Amino acid sequence: MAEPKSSAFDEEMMAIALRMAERGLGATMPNPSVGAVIADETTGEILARGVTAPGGRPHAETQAIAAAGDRVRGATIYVTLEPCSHHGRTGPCAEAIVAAGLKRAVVAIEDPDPRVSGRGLDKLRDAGLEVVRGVGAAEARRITRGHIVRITERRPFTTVKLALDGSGEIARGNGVSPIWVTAEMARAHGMLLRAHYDAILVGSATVRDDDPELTCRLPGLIDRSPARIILSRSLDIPAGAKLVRSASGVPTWMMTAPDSDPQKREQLTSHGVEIHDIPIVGQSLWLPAIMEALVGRGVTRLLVEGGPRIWRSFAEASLVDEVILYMAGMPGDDVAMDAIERQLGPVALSLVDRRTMGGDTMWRLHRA
Ligand SMILES: NC(=O)C1=CN([C@@H]2O[C@H](COP(=O)(O)OP(=O)(O)OC[C@H]3O[C@@H](n4cnc5c(N)ncnc54)[C@H](OP(=O)(O)O)[C@@H]3O)[C@@H](O)[C@H]2O)C=CC1
Ligand SMILES: Nc1c(N[C@@H]2O[C@H](COP(=O)(O)O)[C@@H](O)[C@H]2O)[nH]c(=O)[nH]c1=O
Ligand SMILES: [Zn+2]
Repeated sequence: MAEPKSSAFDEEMMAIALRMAERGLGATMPNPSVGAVIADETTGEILARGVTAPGGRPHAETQAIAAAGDRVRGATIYVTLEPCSHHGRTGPCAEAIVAAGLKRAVVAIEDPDPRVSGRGLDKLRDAGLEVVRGVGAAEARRITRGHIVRITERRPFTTVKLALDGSGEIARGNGVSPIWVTAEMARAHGMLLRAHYDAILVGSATVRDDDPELTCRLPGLIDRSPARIILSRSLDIPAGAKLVRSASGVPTWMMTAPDSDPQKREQLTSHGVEIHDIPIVGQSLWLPAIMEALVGRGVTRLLVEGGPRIWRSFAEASLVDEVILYMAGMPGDDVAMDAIERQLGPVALSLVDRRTMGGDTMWRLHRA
């Protein structure tokens, strides 16, 4: 049977659901951020909206249904990801949609989670709803990428962020703080970026040189700070490092060798740092094991802030999905691409965005 058609109104409603899902990125791990809109197609009225709650529950659909009240009967629901069909901590959304009396469901993409994977749509069709798939699919795939790669590749979606001076180099931190190469606007943008990730990762040398906080210190966004991950075989990290001292407030995970100093481990644990043992392969902590540990903790989106040794390791392991480069001044694209290649080594990337930020420039590139 041919699939029912979508309309321009469907596209418009799905665009709203997608924007809502995007705003929730970084707040819903281990779940994807999903947006839902319930609308009356005959009047063109939006009856309710919902987005996955912080922490991943309740789901978008059940919240939208509750908010729509009695008018939900006979209406259409727009969802960025196939409604779930499995019994988790709450009942399946597909059943809630049927029970609420919705007549039509427009869904952007199917959920690759093997517990769902088409069964949510089947439940809706079996109950007599008209189901339309594929509206806004490309954008939904982009927004849901973290969930998709976590399920299908057992790793988080990974963005490498670099801040370089006008000649494409880093400035090494002085042991107390970073040396800023970009100005206020680009730095604020970089901090906002953190809010959309579940976790942020740095190497031990960055902790020693920069003593970073790695939080989202923008007005109203401190609670959106991601978990912080440090890679250090030997735990050669100053006991007074800000990341360690603040570990009871913001989750902080140390990836280290199984035989690292027991006393140092004890000290870190007493501050609230969570220790993960990672095998050593070729002198370094083995990135696939780190990916597995992150997947186990529910991480769907990872921001790799550095430094250069870490960037290069991720590139060599083909773990870079996206690069965000901030560079001082307004150099051309060719200068930016050369700088990325010098820092990361050869990576196949395609340019998706370039923006001027005050006196600096930002580029966004995706895995080609
Ligand atoms: N401009 C920018 O965007 C940024 C600049 N920086 C700057 O970069 C400098 C630090 O960079 P860099 O010296 O390259 O060091 P990194 O910060 O990249 O840390 C590298 C260290 O991490 C540990 N490590 C463990 N496993 C791995 C692995 N699989 N791959 C790579 N490293 C691993 C190793 O130390 P161990 O022996 O402990 O395991 C290694 O020496 C700082 O001075 C900082 O100021 C930092 C971040 C961003
Ligand atoms: N130097 C540099 C950046 N450096 C990054 O910021 C980290 C410090 O973060 P925080 O302690 O939270 O302020 C530092 O360790 C490194 O990852 N970022 C930028 O946008 N522009 C810059 O010029
Ligand atoms: Zn659900």
